[in-house]
Amino acid sequence: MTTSALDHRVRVLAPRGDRHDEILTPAALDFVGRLAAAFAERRQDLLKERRRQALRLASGSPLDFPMVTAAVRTDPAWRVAPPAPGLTDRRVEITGPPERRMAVNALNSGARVWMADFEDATAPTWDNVIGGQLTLLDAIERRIDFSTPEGKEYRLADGDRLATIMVRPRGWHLLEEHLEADGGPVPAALVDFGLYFFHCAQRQIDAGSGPYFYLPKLENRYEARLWNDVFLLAQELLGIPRGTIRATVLIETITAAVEMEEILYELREHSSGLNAGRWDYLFSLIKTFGHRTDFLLPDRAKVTMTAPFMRAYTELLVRTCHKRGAHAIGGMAAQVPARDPAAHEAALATVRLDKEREAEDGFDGSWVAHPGLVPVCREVFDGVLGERPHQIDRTRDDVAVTPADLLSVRRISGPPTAEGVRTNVAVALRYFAAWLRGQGAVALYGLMEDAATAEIARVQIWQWLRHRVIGRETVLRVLDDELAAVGAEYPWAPLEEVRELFERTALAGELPQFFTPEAYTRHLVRTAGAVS
Ligand SMILES: CC(=O)SCCNC(=O)CCNC(=O)[C@H](O)C(C)(C)COP(=O)(O)OP(=O)(O)OC[C@H]1O[C@@H](n2cnc3c(N)ncnc32)[C@H](O)[C@@H]1OP(=O)(O)O
Ligand SMILES: O=CC(=O)O
Ligand SMILES: [Mg+2]
Repeated sequence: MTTSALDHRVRVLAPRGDRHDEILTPAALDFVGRLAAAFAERRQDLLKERRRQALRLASGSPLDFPMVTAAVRTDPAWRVAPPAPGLTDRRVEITGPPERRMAVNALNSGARVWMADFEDATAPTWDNVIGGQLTLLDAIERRIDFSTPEGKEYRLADGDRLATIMVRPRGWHLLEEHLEADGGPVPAALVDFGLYFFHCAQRQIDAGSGPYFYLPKLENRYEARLWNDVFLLAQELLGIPRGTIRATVLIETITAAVEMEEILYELREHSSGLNAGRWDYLFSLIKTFGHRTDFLLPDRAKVTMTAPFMRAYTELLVRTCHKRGAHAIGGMAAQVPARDPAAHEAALATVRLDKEREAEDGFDGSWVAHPGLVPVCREVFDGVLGERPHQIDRTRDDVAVTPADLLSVRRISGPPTAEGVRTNVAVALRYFAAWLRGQGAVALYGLMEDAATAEIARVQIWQWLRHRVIGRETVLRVLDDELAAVGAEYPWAPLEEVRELFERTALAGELPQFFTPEAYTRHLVRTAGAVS
């Protein structure tokens, strides 16, 4: 790379942790600085556009497929890039934070892909961010094996049995405050993407794989275009051939759902399909239309993937992907294996049903949250795919989804139950406690909970309060009870901070767009002044 470390200086504002120097090299920081210099302003503009679009929708503008891009949708000629090495057969993908033990377990799990997650499953403490990069580097270098003090061994299997790595950087809404460029924090997406790409892209190519990504929480085609431009510059700066990167975009906002085809188009030379990120999608739907009484959703447990509006979303996703030669990847059933045998069987049965629906609807593979769920997902997709690596040739011309179908929530809308209110409060508080402690995914009451599901829990409380279907006193009483229970269960929990976070994100008059940005700045940032 022809670069001077002084050109795009990025300063580290955190004390150096163990082995951080291996990731935060001057050249890597310079690379991130170049990306930030090129794209930070565009990111700001796009965040402003998000706010404008939210206001337009809140004031009654209809949500529709964009008129101006009709030609993209009607042009039959274009296709996305062919699948890259390691990404042809994606029948089972396991997700999880890039933590060492999880990494070894995920890579060995028998899944085809491991989605190493800096977004929903990671609380972005500086140690998690840089530790996650070290985990990825060590896994790719095959120096990640370790033993626990109790003598349990973690060893990577042979290369051909390992899952392909895809990295999910944080979304555009977040900043990394431990790094400073041009006098301000660096967009977190560029930090996670940039550090991984800088250290691992060439290594992955040499190993017969490639630099592959999952892109979270996009709201429109312009954000996809921004990512595509990031990829072009990153490849150019490191001398990596154009079109080497592959990225699967999560369709997990209601505004992206009407631009699926445009998003594939913008990224077409780097695209590896779309994923149905159901939990953030539900969150986005409630957040966007939370002010409307006809969007009043009942208990989260009652909003399933067979609800007509959720089915419309997943069917449109399969149709769109296959029309353009792209993989359609299913989402996350939240059930995780349980110790109790009956609960365990029930969890497996629920996951099986979910995967069966996806495979029959045409998805080419799906996500699981736990190694114990890999076999059931594989069995279901084996049953539909057989020896074929995917079913992209199943074009689903029978699907015709309109924006009205995506918004047809009225058929299931209704008030919550007392149990639904309590569960949301209980989950949000326990998740916030874990997140503040640096853990971004937890199992609670038999379900995987992460940033996306916690967002649903708190935004539902906000929505129910806003429409007065529950009273403030009721919520405050449940809050007191559950906070006391959290204190008893987790003696380490910072109860004041947890309560404050809940009050700010679920009880405030104005709905914060995400709980993470402010909570991060208040609680996770540990800067010590410029140290490099
Ligand atoms: C909405 C979305 O975005 S979904 C995607 C983001 N969310 C995620 O990725 C969550 C992924 N899942 C997880 O993080 C975990 O499964 C949790 C936190 C839900 C539960 O984890 P645990 O409480 O450790 O589960 P459990 O005790 O059953 O784990 C058993 C073993 O499986 C391992 N394991 C569990 N989940 C995973 C995983 N996703 N990847 C790799 N290994 C895993 C554990 O490390 C443990 O290994 P060990 O026996 O070697 O110690
Ligand atoms: O990222 C996935 C989701 O469901 O949210
Ligand atoms: Mg998500």
